[in-house]
Amino acid sequence: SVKETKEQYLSILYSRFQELACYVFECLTKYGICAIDKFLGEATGQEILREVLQLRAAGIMRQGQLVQGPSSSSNKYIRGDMITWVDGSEPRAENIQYLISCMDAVVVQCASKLNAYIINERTKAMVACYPGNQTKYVRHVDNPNGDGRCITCIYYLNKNWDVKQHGGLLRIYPEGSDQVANIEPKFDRLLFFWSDRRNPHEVEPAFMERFAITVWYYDAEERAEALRRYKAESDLTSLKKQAVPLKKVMKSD
Ligand SMILES: O=C(O)CCC(=O)Nc1cc2ccccc2cn1
Ligand SMILES: [Mn+2]
Repeated sequence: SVKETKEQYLSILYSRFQELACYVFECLTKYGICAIDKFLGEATGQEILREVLQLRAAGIMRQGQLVQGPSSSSNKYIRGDMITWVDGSEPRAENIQYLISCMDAVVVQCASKLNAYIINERTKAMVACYPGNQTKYVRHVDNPNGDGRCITCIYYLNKNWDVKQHGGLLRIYPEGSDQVANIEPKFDRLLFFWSDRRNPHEVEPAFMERFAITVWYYDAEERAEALRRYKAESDLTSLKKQAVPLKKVMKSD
């Protein structure tokens, strides 16, 4: 049946990313941040980029963060990042769906070692494009108030990116450390970091189009608590409302 092939497909991905998940677990536990280069390889990365460009050509990307224009100019807004949410089931998004399944395969196996968290849900994938007109992303924490998100997972799609010319550096300021992590948004690079206050971060102004696909993984306990807390208020933002259950796959022994 389709379900069985889906299970087989996922268990193949699990075994493929088992070793990588161990490394990600070690790195996340030690630094709270982990970057993996050449995650899917040139060809697949290229296919994913092609699908992202198609999404943008289809005009379904909406402005994400509105940023105030320079004080001198009229109060025109410079578009921040343009975003759209995909769950991979959209037509002609097979490779984005494959990317999400690979992220899941790594995170779920990582999570089984992170006994502090039980990760059984995630957001859809947020496809973001910075237009490259000096737009940046001001310093922030992804999950400052316990909305349930515990791991931020970002896949970058920028070929031949040169920070000196193109800017767009992601800077993470790990809490309690004077070290800053400078992450270049390189093609086929996968980045993990704790979503909470441990990792305030910002994106420096970008002078070239800058693409990234982000998924946030929920910790079951924190998310359930957040839903209880927000139940009364109807201020559930779209992010909090949408959650995708992660497929349980038998351990590939
Ligand atoms: O592109 C990067 O290197 C990271 C950019 C970034 O932090 N994006 C971002 C985007 C967000 C969109 C909605 C809600 C919270 C959000 C938090 N962070
Ligand atoms: Mn962020």
